[in-house]
Amino acid sequence: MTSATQPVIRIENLTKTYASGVTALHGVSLDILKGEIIALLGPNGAGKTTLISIICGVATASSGRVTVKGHDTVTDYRAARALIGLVPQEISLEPFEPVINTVRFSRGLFGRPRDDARLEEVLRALSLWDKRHARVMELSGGMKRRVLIAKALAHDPEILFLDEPTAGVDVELRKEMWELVRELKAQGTTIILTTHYIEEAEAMADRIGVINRGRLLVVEEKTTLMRRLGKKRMVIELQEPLAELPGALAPYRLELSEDGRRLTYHYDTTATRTGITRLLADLAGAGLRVRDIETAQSSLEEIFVDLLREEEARP
Ligand SMILES: Nc1ncnc2c1ncn2[C@@H]1O[C@H](COP(=O)(O)OP(=O)(O)OP(=O)(O)O)[C@@H](O)[C@H]1O
Repeated sequence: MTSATQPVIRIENLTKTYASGVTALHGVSLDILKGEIIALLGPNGAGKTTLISIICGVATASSGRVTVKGHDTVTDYRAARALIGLVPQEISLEPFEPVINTVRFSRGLFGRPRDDARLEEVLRALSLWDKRHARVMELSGGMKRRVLIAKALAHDPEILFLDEPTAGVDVELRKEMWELVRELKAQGTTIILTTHYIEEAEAMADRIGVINRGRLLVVEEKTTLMRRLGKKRMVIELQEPLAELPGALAPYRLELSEDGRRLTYHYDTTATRTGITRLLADLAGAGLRVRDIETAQSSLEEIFVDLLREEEARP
């Protein structure tokens, strides 16, 4: 195995049941490769934060194991944690501290020697250098987020976790964050981020993992998954209700609504042929008259549902 494909993090069969009885993770296994950006995509409550928290040693697993460059996150916690920077979802900062102190303190927490030149580099990269003497409470929300990133990077981790890095952040700052993440990747940092936004995963990730209800449904190269996300549906409203689908239309796998007035056709926007032209011709051929046509991108939710169905249908 070359170093480019070696897993830096190995997650094996991780399960988490909280004291409340909620099972947030059901046997999650995943290898994270050196230098990649992997996005964990999933709806609220899917288990993303729980997964990150366990890898970073903030929460404990009920069963399973995580190693970071071979260091077990429980039995060899300090060595594993030293390799990781974590940017949490919640902004949790000391309001009265000047920016530079809070970042310096984070480095010290990991037992790294004081290095003001490195600190300056990190703060400059995050456009925080001018604000280094400002107290955290005086900063805007976007600036506070950058301080969180600076703190996570202060001990020069090889791996960076970003939990919903751009939730509630304006478009401009979101783009800046993406740029920053790309630069970190270029420097060799492995990056794991969670997000609700397909756009964010699309802009940044090499691979995408989809999590739903504590299960990792799929992990794929972005381009492969995006092909799936590229699915669209076309809803055809008919002039007259239809009792059942004519046999000639069977190949299109149309869904007929209960009232018989709407047909739904799913197609792949990235395919060379969508089949729409032929479908419309065949509808006319079958004597069906169309009142209206509407197309829509399948939503993330629908994709999750599709993935779940596939999962359940698997032997
Ligand atoms: N400390 C906790 N105690 C009990 N249940 C918890 C705790 N933290 C999370 N959960 C539950 O575990 C499940 C997974 O939550 P988690 O925060 O990991 O999801 P998430 O994918 O990060 O969601 P979001 O996108 O909303 O942050 C949810 O049902 C949540 O209510």
